[in-house]
Amino acid sequence: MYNNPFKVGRKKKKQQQLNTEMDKRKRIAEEAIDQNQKKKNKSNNTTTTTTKTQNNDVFSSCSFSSLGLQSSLCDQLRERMGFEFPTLIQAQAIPVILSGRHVLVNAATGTGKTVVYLAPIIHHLQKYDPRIQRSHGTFALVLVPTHELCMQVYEILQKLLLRFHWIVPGYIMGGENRSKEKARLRKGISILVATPGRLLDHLKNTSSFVYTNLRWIIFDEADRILELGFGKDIEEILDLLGSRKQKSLSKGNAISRISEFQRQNLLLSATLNEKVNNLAKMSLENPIMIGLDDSKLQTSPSLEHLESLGSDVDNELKYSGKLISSSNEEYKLPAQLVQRYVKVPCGSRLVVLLSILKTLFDSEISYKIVVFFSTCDAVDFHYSLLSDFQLSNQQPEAECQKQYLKCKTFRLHGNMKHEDRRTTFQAFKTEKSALLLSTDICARGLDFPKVKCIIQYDSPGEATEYVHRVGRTARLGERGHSLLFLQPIEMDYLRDLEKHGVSLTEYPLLKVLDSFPLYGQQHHAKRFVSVEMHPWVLSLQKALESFIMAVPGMKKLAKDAFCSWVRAYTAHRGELKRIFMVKKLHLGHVAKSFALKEQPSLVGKSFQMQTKKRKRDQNQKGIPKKRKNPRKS
Ligand SMILES: Nc1ncnc2c1ncn2[C@@H]1O[C@H](COP(=O)(O)OP(=O)(O)OP(=O)(O)O)[C@@H](O)[C@H]1O
Repeated sequence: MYNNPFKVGRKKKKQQQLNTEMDKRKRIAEEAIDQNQKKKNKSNNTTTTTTKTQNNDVFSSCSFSSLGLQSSLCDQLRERMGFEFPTLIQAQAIPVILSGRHVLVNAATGTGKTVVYLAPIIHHLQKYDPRIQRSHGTFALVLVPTHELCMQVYEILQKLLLRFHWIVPGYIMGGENRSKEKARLRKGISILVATPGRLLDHLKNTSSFVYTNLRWIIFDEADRILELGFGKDIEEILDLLGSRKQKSLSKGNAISRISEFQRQNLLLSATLNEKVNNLAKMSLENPIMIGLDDSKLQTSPSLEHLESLGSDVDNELKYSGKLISSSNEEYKLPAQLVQRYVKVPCGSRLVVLLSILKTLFDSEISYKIVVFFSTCDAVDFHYSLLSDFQLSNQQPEAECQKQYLKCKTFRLHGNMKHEDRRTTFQAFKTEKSALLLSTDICARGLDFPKVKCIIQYDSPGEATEYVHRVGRTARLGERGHSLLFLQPIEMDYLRDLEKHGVSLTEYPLLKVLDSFPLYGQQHHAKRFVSVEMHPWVLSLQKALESFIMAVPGMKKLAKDAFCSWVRAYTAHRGELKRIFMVKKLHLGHVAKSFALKEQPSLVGKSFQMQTKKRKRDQNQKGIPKKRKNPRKS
C-alpha cells in the first residue's frame, strides 16, 4: 500500500482543522466568484438581480406559437421539454426558417440552436397530407462533427417527436455497425442525424437508402465539421444529394435525385471561419444571416468565387467575395460567464490543478467540472491519478472519502471504445457532482446539465476552441466559471483572446494555496512566496511523485502522457506557434507536471524511441509522412 508522507496524529483534532480549512477554502472560492460577479454587474451598469438580467439576455417574451409553430409541437416543447419561452435566437430564427429561406445562424453557445432547426422541420413534416411514411425515406439530414453530438441531437429529436410517431428519427455514425445501419435506412428514417464520413459511405454503398424526398440539409457546428477535415466529404455529399450550387447543374445523376420540394439548407455555429464561408457559398441560396453583426458581413457571396472545402490552408483568404469576416471576429460569449486565468509555472501545474479541484469540490456539495487536456494520453494519466490518489490525512470513513477528490471522475476521448464513450457521456449527464476529464471531443455542442466550471488545463489553441470549451458551462443564462491555465511563457495568449473580445481576470492562486493545511496544521506561508516554493506545493508534489513510483502502471501512463503532451505542444499552428514555443519549455519541469522525477534526457530518450518506432511503423504500413495532429481528440 502506498505510504503517505502526510500522516499525522490525532483524528479529532485533525477533523476540526480540516473543517476549518474547508470552510476557509470555501470562503476563498466564493469570494473569488463574487468579486468577479460584482465586477461584471458593475461593468454592465445594472442594478437588477443577476438571474433576471441573464434571463432577459437569453429568453424572448413571446410564445412558441406566436412564432408560427404548430400547436401540438408547442405543447410538446412546453410539457415534455419544459420550454416555456423561446430563447432570443429561437424567436429570431424560427420564423425565418419556417419561411423556407436558407439561413446561416451565429449565436453564443448554449442558446438553444438545436431547437432552432429541429422545430421548423417537425412543424412542416407533421402537416404533410397524406402523412409521410417510412417508405418515403429521408426528408431531413442533420450533419454533426462527433458521435456524442450525433447521439445528443438524436435524443432531443426523439423527445420532440413523441406526439408525431409517424415521423421517424434515426442516426448513423462512424464506429457503429454498418449492417444494422443499412437495415435501419432500408426501413426508412424521416429525420437522419449523421457524421459526414459514415453518411458518405451509405450514400455510395447503401442502395436502399432513399433520399429522393430530401428537403433539408443542416450543418450543426459547421466550422468544426470542416476543421476536422471533412471538407472533401461534404463536397461529395452535396454533389451526390444534388445540393451543391453551380456544380449540381452539370451533374445529371444528382439532379435527377432532387426532390419535388424546394431544398432548404441551414448552417449553424457559435463561431465561424473562412471555410464556413465557402460552405455557405457552396450550399446556401440567397441566405439570411442571423446573429451576425454588420461588421462581420462583407460583400455578398459571389458564385464565381467558389472555393474547395478540402483545402488545408487555414484562414487564408483566397477570394475577395467574402461573406463573413472572421480573422478578428469578436466572439459571443454568455454574458454571465466568469472567465479567469491562472498563471502557473510549468513544474507546479499538476499540484495547482489538484489544489484548485479540491477547493472547488469542497466548496459545494454538488459541483460539476470539465477539465480539458490536449491529448488522449494526458486524459488517461490524469484520470488514473485522480481516481486513485489518496492523502491519508483525509477522513477514511467511506470509500470515496479516501480519495483525494470526493467526487466521481469520468474520462472521455477519441481512443476510447465506442460503448465506453456512450456510457460516460450518459453517466456524466445525470451525475449531480462529478469531474470529467476530456479532450476537445466534448468541446463542441455537448449539453451536460449543470456544469459549473470549465478548466482548460492545456490551452485550447485557436480562440474558437476556447469559446466552445467554455461554452459547456453558463448555458442558457445559468452562472458558470471558466479557468484557463497558462505558464508564464504563454501569457501572450491572453492578448490573442483579447483580439476576439475575450478578456479574463486573474485567479487568486496564492490565496487558495495558503488555505491548505500542511502536516495537519495551517502553514503560515509568507506573502511573497512563489508558487513553486510554496510549502503546500512542495509537499503535494512529493506525495504525487511517491504515488507515481509506488502504484504499478502509473509511471508508464505518466511517461506516455508526457511524450504526447510535448508532441501536442509542437503541433500549435500559425500565430500560436509564437506563443506556445516548444523551445522555451523546460522539459524537466514538464516531466514534473506529470509527477515524474526523471531527468528530461531519460524521458526524452523514450520519447525519441517512440517517435522512431512510429516512423518505422508508418513506413511499414506505407502511411504518408504527414503526421496526424496529436492535438486532435
Ligand atoms: N426555449 C428553451 N427554453 C428552455 N431551455 C431550452 C430552450 N431551448 C433550448 N433549451 C435548452 O438549452 C440547452 C442548450 O441548448 P443547445 O444545446 O441547443 O444549445 P446550442 O446553442 O446548440 O449550444 P452549443 O453552441 O454549445 O452547441 C439545452 O439543455 C436545451 O435543452
